[in-house]
Amino acid sequence: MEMRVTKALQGGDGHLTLDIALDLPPGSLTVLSGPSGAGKTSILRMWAGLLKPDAGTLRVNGDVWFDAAQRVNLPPQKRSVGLVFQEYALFPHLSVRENLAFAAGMETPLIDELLEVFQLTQLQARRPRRLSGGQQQRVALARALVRKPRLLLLDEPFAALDPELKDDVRQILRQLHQTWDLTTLLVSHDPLDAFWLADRAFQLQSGKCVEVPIPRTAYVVSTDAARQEMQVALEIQLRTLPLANDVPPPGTRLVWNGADSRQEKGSEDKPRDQPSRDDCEGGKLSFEQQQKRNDNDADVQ
Ligand SMILES: Nc1ncnc2c1ncn2[C@@H]1O[C@H](COP(=O)(O)OP(=O)(O)OP(=O)(O)O)[C@@H](O)[C@H]1O
Repeated sequence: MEMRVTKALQGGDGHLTLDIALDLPPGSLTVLSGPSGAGKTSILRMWAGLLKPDAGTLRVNGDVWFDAAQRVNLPPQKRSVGLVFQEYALFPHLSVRENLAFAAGMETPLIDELLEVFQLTQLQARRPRRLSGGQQQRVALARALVRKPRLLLLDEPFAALDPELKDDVRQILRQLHQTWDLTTLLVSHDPLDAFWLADRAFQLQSGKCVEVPIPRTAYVVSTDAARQEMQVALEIQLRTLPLANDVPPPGTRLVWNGADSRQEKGSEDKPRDQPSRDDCEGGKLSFEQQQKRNDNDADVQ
């Protein structure tokens, strides 16, 4: 999937011209970040056919979706995309199931499969206003997938969710992405999205997409009991780190939360990358100390 387009936008600070060269390899998940107003949503809208580029081409698996010179501009309904906006945009007068059925154009077994995957089976008769933000978000994702799109476009889909829910929905998305062999473009400001999900990451800088490294190292800041029981044991906080960097800025402190009494019980059953309390001074472990421990910069799965 290949985008080579230009588009003049009217930004708050004057003109902004997007000059985009962005390839999305089949089966990949690409994260796009950038400052507010940089044009991220506009890029998604151009893929979806909701915003017409001024010039250039858009090709998907050999099909031309847009070609300014040839005057080709496929309408949104002829582009196989699933789109999830920040505000979900569910049909308020339709139930969860009806939202999916409307998007599918008919009843299909896939609706039940998606309701199951997104844990919505019990909620299928409800209207959106009787759902929590997290539930509405899962409906929006399920609805975007119900036609098995070639391209999934997600505009900050986790922004309104609390951290626990984010983890759940990321997990579902990651599984679906693999099992359905989706190609996804995800707009996000959250480095954790890139860390957990991305094959590639780009930043939108002065109208151009610039590839940036994906954070590959997790930095331990605290643990909690529930995660320990799940053998995950690490609470990872990258939110304060810029996406472009794969190491924290100098002076970053990594806080080891020894408050949970379970962590006082010696270190023999701790995961290998987890620091022991012996390593910590006053409950804190500096980045440099952590780096020495993780001499291979081991990825955290
Ligand atoms: N159809 C349009 N024609 C001209 N300018 C537009 C059009 N749509 C959006 N813009 C302007 O383009 C700029 C980029 O908007 P866009 O929503 O793509 O940014 P963004 O990076 O997604 O921002 P945010 O992170 O705040 O959502 C904005 O200043 C917006 O007003």
